[in-house]
Amino acid sequence: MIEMNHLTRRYGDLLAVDDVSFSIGAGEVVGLLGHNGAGKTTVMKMLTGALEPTAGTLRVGELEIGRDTAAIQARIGYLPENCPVWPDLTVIEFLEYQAALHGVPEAQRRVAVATAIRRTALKEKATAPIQTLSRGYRQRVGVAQAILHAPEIVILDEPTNGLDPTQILHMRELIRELSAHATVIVSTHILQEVEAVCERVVIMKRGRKVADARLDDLQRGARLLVTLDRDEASARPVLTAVPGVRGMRLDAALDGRWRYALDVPETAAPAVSAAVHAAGFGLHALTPERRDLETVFAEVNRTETPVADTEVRHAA
Ligand SMILES: Nc1ncnc2c1ncn2[C@@H]1O[C@H](COP(=O)(O)OP(=O)(O)OP(=O)(O)O)[C@@H](O)[C@H]1O
Repeated sequence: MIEMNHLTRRYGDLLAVDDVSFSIGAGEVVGLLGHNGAGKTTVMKMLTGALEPTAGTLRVGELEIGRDTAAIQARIGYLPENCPVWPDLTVIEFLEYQAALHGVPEAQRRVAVATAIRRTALKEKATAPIQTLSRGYRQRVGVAQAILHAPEIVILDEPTNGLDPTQILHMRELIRELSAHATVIVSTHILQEVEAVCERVVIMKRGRKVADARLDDLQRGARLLVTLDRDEASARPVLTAVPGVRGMRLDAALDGRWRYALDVPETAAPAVSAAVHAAGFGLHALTPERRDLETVFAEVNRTETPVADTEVRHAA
């Protein structure tokens, strides 16, 4: 549905986005992750037509940025970082004004505003001036303005920025709700955000794409964790003899049980289990290692070359 090819953007001498290519399928929820200054906002601005690429192409379905920018903008809802809202207007007034800007026909504006208010759970604040709202509610108003024209693609730039923990949970719920109806792209530097709402993550570093993978694949470690009732001296000869095991280390000693991390793909689990059984050991657990996103992110930021790129491709 969305296809970026060799997208590049310079600000003078600064290469803010450097030859980035990836595609996003309809209905996906993708996290665009990177440290401050990685180039996330610049990518989003190019996608929304607010900024021209220096090089490369950006397509949404059959439309192309540049040639069809207005038509693409009609299909996209955008919550910018620090979304501008008019403090003197009430929520309804602001949304009616935004609906007009989005080109929603006058006869449909009331329904469009009411629907956006319902979906963002803003009903109790609908007639309140925006300046009286908490930051969490203001962010919801920002999301409401982004979905007024029922866009197929919703882009949220740092949607939980400055929210308290309760407001963050509400925003995550809202993002999940949005994802039932639209393709959602969330830009953030907060790892928990991606883990909470996204199924796929694209990681950027200094303008380049350094990882693009399903969250599940990215978090799957290359190790098997096996918990036995034997200490390392007994376990080592048995475990390292399993075909494919390249190494092992004691991961944790737990009250009469020992957990070992084996350098072997999870497909070796039946062979490990059989070897443990044949040796007469007690097997308490056998699970693939799961890396948290923090570990993956740290790894990506240590290396210059991409650590994970499953090249998730979709038909435009
Ligand atoms: N209008 C501009 N003029 C010059 N440089 C810019 C401009 N906008 C962004 N930059 C620079 O481009 C690089 C990428 O910025 P961008 O805002 O896209 O990153 P980001 O990943 O969204 O960061 P953040 O999370 O801080 O918003 C940064 O080095 C930034 O300073």
